[in-house]
Amino acid sequence: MRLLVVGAGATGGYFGGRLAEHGRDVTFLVRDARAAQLKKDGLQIISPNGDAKVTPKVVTAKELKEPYEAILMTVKAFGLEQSLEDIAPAVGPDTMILPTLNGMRHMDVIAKRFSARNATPCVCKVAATLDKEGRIVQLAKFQDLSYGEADGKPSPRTEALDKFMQGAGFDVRHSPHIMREMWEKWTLLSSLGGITGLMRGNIGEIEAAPGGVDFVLAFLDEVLSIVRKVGVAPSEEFLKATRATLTSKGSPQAPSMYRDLVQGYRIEADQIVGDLLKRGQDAGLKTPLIAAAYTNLSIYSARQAKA
Ligand SMILES: NC(=O)C1=CN([C@@H]2O[C@H](COP(=O)(O)OP(=O)(O)OC[C@H]3O[C@@H](n4cnc5c(N)ncnc54)[C@H](OP(=O)(O)O)[C@@H]3O)[C@@H](O)[C@H]2O)C=CC1
Ligand SMILES: CC(C)(CO)C(=O)C(=O)O
Repeated sequence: MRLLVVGAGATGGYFGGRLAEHGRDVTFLVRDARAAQLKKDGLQIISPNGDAKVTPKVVTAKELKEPYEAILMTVKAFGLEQSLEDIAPAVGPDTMILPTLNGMRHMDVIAKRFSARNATPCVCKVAATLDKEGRIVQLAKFQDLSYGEADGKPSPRTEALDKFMQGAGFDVRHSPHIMREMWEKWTLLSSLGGITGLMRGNIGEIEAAPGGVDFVLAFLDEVLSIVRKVGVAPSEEFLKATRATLTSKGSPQAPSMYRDLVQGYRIEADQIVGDLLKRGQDAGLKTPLIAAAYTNLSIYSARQAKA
């Protein structure tokens, strides 16, 4: 199997880098500046699970000629449309496009540009960022990719993918419940993103503030009201773990969207919070806390676009 990793940023660089480190056939599709940097310095991972440095295979869009079996799509939501145009020569009828993106909208965008068969469900859990030297810095030990066919049944192509992913230095799961897991991930992420974005603090800081825990649990209830109505209901096990994560004393946890916001970067508020809010509104639900978070994040985004 040959894997094309689109983008060598935090998630693409981390998982693609680990796969390359373990001898898998991985090629990174990058733009000119990142291509030059990778050729000069290699791809470097700084991680509590062990540092790594690889010299990856790199291509730019004009060099793509033929389909890959699998594509790990790791651009931010606002780079998705352009990157789908770029990868067109690399997409055949059976190519699995596995997104690390948060939210759900990208699945429709991929299906519309190519086909629903190409849009292969994937859930990515890692906390990573790029430093000033372009190195991938993993911020916590967890590192998990799950994938599967949307109907939950293993197929020859997902079996082959699983064989390719196993044993490459991170946790993987060929999941029979991948659609539920995608909705669970969005439940967690939209809550984390909305809560930390609106309150401008990490989970521990919000938990310690007066009214913090009540706010967090009320926000999560709004998210769940939408997910249960328009998506796939989460498992009880997930809910228990999520309530604990979101209210954990002293926890430094914050999502990648909050890290981007604090650093003044563009954020995925539309994909992570706005899209969920809209799906709820379309279903007749009122979710004032999510609406307030989206308004707040949209003000940041408008300022950021002008800057
Ligand atoms: N970071 C994290 O911890 C996690 C992030 N996620 C999600 O994963 C997704 C990706 O996030 P993340 O990896 O952090 O993002 P990054 O910004 O770190 O990386 C995205 C990379 O995509 C590249 N890129 C954009 N457009 C193209 C293109 N057309 N061709 C080639 N490369 C392109 C950018 O390269 P360039 O240098 O050229 O701009 C950039 O390096 C997001 O949806 C995020 O929410 C999910 C779980 C954890
Ligand atoms: C769930 C979490 C927080 C880690 O994977 C994430 O997806 C993010 O930071 O974007």
